[in-house]
Amino acid sequence: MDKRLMAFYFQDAVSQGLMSAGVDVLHFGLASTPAMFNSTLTENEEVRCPVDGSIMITASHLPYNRNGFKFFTNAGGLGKADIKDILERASEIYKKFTGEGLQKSQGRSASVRRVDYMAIYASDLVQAVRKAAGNKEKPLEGFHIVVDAGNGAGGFFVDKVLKPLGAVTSGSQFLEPNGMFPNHIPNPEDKAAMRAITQAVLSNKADLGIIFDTDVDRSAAVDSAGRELNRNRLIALLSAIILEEHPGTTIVTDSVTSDGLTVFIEKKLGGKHHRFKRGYKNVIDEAIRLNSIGEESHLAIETSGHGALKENHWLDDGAYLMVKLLNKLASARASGMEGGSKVLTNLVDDLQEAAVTVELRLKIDQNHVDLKGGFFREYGEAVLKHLENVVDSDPKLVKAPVNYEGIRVSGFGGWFLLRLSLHDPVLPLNIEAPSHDEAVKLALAVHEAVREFRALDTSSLDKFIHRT
Ligand SMILES: O=P(O)(O)OC[C@H]1O[C@H](O)[C@H](O)[C@@H](O)[C@@H]1O
Repeated sequence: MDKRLMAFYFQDAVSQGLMSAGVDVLHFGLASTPAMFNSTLTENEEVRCPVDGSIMITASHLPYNRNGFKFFTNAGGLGKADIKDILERASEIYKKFTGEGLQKSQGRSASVRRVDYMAIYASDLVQAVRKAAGNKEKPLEGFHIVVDAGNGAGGFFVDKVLKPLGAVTSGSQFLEPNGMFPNHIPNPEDKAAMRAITQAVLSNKADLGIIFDTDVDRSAAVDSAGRELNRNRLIALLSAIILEEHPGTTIVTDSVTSDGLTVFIEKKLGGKHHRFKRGYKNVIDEAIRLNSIGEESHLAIETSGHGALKENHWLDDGAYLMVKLLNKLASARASGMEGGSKVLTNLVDDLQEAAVTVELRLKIDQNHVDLKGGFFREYGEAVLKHLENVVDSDPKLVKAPVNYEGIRVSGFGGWFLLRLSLHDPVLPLNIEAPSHDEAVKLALAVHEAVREFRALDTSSLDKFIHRT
């Protein structure tokens, strides 16, 4: 679990439920989501691993007053259909629940035991870096690396990973778990969070900064010059590393990645960019599917900072992504190269980046009369269909020939993507363009097409268009 306010309460409730069904329970305490999944794979009899299943209690980067569960078996995280099934069963059990039943179930014999699993998981990460550096004990000696855990579960990375590898970690911040997240939202997609780690790198004159989200399945980095290595840049960097190891492999990404990234992966690195859908589970499942039909893929990664590698059992693991960067630093040092994180920055030098990059999130008012009592998804689909028709009749706009989500369009030297959010009643709009004027032209095209949909709040779009 992470350190949200209700975490212990949920841990107790879940443990009671499991034990009453005769299931033995291990408590890992404060842990990361990837470590929970990892425990379904680790062979270690002493701590009764691999476990049959694991549950992470977290609401990830969402606000402090939310919480939730992520379920894992050795086949990966449970998806929508399984979760629905669990909820239906839970509701059936709840309906039949009686005090007498509770007493009976409490009599069943099952155990609960506290295990420091994070120590096991972290030592695997340490071993991975040592191995990549030719079995050197302290391959990061001489590097100054600062970590920002945003008061989530990622603080272990300093004491249990970086220090044993020899790195100096002074200036690391917000390592203390605090369920109120008092410093910034723990999320590498959050601008304030990225500013905080950038500042920490610059003021400590560190070689590298690392930032995690609350439960450490998302991550990003900052180089010694304060350049953010997140979003498309992080994908480009990991693609460069993975394509050195596996020439020609397919990199699966989410839908909001840039055109520049495709050019970088395909023309510069000689790989294949498969731009799929948003959602880490979607990209991971797609990479697994490609492998199963004979198309080799070693990396599935999102602009959100979620990423999984074939070599790491397709575990969605922000800490492991950072291990890949550390390996690169360590092996460069071992081969006599100086220059700190420059070895990483140099890898993405040729990535073309748009001058203007925006994401606007257009809300659908679920109570608006235009929805006629229907679902926001249907309404959102209708908006997208209409936009598609408008684009088809506009010679200045070209629909992406291959696209798996929403409407992606090129024009005015840039592109836009309008799609339905995975979870919220929102249509996120991403625009990238060579200048503000061109970005506005793309925004206007969208505005023109969607303005008759009165349940759609276009105020952020208006604001963007009328900003001078
Ligand atoms: O569709 P959106 O609202 O942008 O949210 C999409 C995001 O949802 C969750 O946070 C998932 O963990 C991410 O993998 C995904 O990228």
